[in-house]
Amino acid sequence: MSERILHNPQDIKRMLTRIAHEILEKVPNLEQLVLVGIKRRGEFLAHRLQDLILKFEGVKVPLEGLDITPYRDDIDRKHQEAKQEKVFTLDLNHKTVIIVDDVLYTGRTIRSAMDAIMDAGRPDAIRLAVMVDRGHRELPIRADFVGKNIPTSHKEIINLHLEEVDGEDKITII
Ligand SMILES: O=P(O)(O)OC[C@H]1O[C@H](OP(=O)(O)OP(=O)(O)O)[C@H](O)[C@@H]1O
Ligand SMILES: O=c1cc[nH]c(=O)[nH]1
Repeated sequence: MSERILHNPQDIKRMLTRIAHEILEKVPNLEQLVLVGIKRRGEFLAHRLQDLILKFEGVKVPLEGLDITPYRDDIDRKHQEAKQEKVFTLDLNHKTVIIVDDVLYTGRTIRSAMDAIMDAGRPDAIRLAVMVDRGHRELPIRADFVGKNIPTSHKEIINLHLEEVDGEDKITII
């Protein structure tokens, strides 16, 4: 199967810039804001949003990377026991937590992330920012901030490549 490029580095930069502005519009009190990036690429995207917010507002908002593995719904109990370990060092109580991820598909990753966040505290609100929403949700989850809606078939795969991980920025479909 061949891989086709849908978006280039410039597109990705524009999407992130727009999302950063939208976040600032929706959450004007930056003391309230916490970014949680889903490892791995979501964490790098969250760092880019953090840099943009710093550039626009002069405030470095707190950020934490989250590995959702112990919270997945398709792993056995032995792995689930890892849940007992503290996953967040930041205080999430009374914050507006923005989960950041690359692709939103079934919604199961985000369900796991919300479980991890709720285990760690009681935020005032949890919001979701994704670069690509490709549809096919299996849970009642939607994104508040979306880079691009890309309608797909079940058979297709969307990949967000990032310079930090993959050497270049691009969004592809296979
Ligand atoms: O909405 P969902 O159906 O949960 O799919 C979205 C998730 O799938 C991908 O992660 P994946 O588990 O493929 O791991 P990867 O990021 O290491 O590729 C992607 O990074 C999202 O986190
Ligand atoms: O197409 C998909 C589905 C889930 N996660 C991805 O990164 N791409």
